[in-house]
Amino acid sequence: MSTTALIVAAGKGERAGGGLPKQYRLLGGKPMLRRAVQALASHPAISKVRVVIGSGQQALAQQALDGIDVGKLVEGGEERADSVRAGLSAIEGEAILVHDAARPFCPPQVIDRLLAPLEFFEGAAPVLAIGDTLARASDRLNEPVDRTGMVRVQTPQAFRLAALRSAYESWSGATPTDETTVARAAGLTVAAVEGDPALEKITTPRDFARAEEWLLSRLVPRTGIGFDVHAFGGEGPIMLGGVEVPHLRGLAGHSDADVVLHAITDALLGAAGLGDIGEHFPPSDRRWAGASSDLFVAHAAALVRDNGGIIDHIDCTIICEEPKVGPHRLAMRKAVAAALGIEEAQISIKATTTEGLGFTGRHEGIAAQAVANIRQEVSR
Ligand SMILES: Nc1ccn([C@@H]2O[C@H](COP(=O)(O)OP(=O)(O)OP(=O)(O)O)[C@@H](O)[C@H]2O)c(=O)n1
Ligand SMILES: C[C@](O)(CO)[C@H](O)COP(=O)(O)O
Repeated sequence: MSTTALIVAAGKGERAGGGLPKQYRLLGGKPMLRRAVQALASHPAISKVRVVIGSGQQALAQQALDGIDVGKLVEGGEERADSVRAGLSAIEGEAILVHDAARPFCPPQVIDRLLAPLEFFEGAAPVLAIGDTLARASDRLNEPVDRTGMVRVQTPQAFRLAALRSAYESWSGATPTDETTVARAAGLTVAAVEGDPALEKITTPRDFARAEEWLLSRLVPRTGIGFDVHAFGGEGPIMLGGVEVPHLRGLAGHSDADVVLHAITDALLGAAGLGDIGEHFPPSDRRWAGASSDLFVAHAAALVRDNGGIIDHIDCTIICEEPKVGPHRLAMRKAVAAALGIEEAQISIKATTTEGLGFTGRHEGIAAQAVANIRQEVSR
């Protein structure tokens, strides 16, 4: 069954405060909307993701979704149900998962649980049992509500697309709060599958704080190493750690031949398990001839963050007899920190000679070794 995910992100996020509509605010360094989309897009059963946004949110959405294919953004409406309706008329497929952008952490197992019943049911929704006493209240507590058989209904909610569309067409009640309400009113059968606490909706500032804490608790330390060598060739100056260092001889090779940035790029990619510099920036690709290596290291840092990572520390050793590195160390720390978007205190640059031994000892080139320590979300 071809399944499209429809993410509704056209709300104003008034209860969350914070200026920006909450779906565009960062959670663990990544916009909440991007997290919600990636969680669904990465599931093998989902072939397409479409996103419904609020009027005037085009630029924010494009920025948050940079590099992710979500087709044309759909404009939503005043209420959540209006946004869902707008989305329903813009998508195709046999099955649909309607999901709140405000629920950024969807475990893949929930999607498995939702799609399985669609063979027999017209819809399925994730639910959680209620563990607290329920009561009516104004400024004081009124009568308790029997919680037997009561559940909290989360999203994503899965439906056969044609069935949900016709349910919305026949809906004549007040604004529904979710799709199961519309589906049930149209007589559709909706399976209740086990939800997940990770799917809790982010509604208030406190929810943001809790989500940040939860993300931090899921980070595990990872280490990557990088090594690079470039031979002397041609005339100087040379680029080392993003700094132009005056030298009679230049360095030959890939891009601007900055061994320091190349080693750091590889260390970051290694820590995140994302291949190496040659894979991302092949030397055979003429676009990188003479390119500034800032580009590579910044790309690696962006990939680490996009995979839910935080860069903790970089340590790099430059191995050469010439030029003298000492006078440029601080400038290199500053340049590397700026390229990675972290503090200078998180960068260490050291240098050593090989006491005249080997190719560096023979003044044939420069080598650099780097170690990157990051913390990354466990599920990746
Ligand atoms: N007109 C609307 C209202 C809400 N939503 C989306 O529906 C989801 C659940 O809504 P809610 O948490 O209530 O978000 P907001 O409406 O943005 O929040 P608030 O009520 O605090 O303004 C969110 O992903 C929200 O962006 C939508 O697409 N269109
Ligand atoms: C769709 C929903 O998230 C299911 O629990 C919920 O009904 C949305 O309610 P809201 O008032 O629009 O936040």
